Amino acid sequence: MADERNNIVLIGMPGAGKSTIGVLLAKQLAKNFVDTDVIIQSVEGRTLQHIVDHEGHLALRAIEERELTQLSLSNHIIATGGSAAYSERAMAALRRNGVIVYLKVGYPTLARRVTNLGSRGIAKAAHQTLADVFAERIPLYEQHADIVIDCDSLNQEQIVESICTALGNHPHRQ
Ligand SMILES: Nc1ncnc2c1ncn2[C@@H]1O[C@H](COP(=O)(O)OP(=O)(O)O)[C@@H](O)[C@H]1O
Ligand SMILES: O=C(O)C1=C[C@@H](OP(=O)(O)O)[C@@H](O)[C@H](O)C1
Ligand SMILES: [Mg+2]
Repeated sequence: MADERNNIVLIGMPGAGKSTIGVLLAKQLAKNFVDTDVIIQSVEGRTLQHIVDHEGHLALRAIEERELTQLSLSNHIIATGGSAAYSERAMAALRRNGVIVYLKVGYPTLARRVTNLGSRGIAKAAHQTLADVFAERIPLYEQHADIVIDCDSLNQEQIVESICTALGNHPHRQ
């Protein structure tokens, strides 16, 4: 049976480029775009960092899981937050109508980009470093990905092009 999933779901570490690439990809493919961080903040009426500070990182993950499993979207590019991959339920829901694309970026690049670890709203325990989070999550992103894009040496336009090429070779219908 043909694979007719028509959303494209971007996953990967904070700083990988999901939000930035997502909107460019939406323009390229004439699809809609949502950033699930923006949905969460809008529903909650507060920032992600506020949720982490007042209720803890596990509360943010629970809210994220709730919002991701409730999404009902068609023909969208969906930029997720870096912590989406912790939830099997959320990833299964996203996969129902979406091809999962992992924007893979190495640790040195991420360390250069993510300089505001304490204020960016990352869903991690207070003692965890970026390196700890990286080590914990890489297997999850690899596990959930339908397509992996190696982004390290590519600019944004090249990443969009690589995703489009990979989607063209993937057995789903856009
Ligand atoms: N291919 C790229 N090359 C260089 N910088 C990039 C690239 N993609 C994204 N960035 C930059 O990295 C930062 C994080 O991007 P963002 O889209 O917010 O990532 P995410 O949503 O995955 O956390 C932004 O400053 C963005 O401009
Ligand atoms: O990696 C994380 O734990 C998170 C990353 C953020 O999004 P980006 O991945 O877009 O930075 C945001 O979803 C949330 O604060 C949790
Ligand atoms: Mg983002």
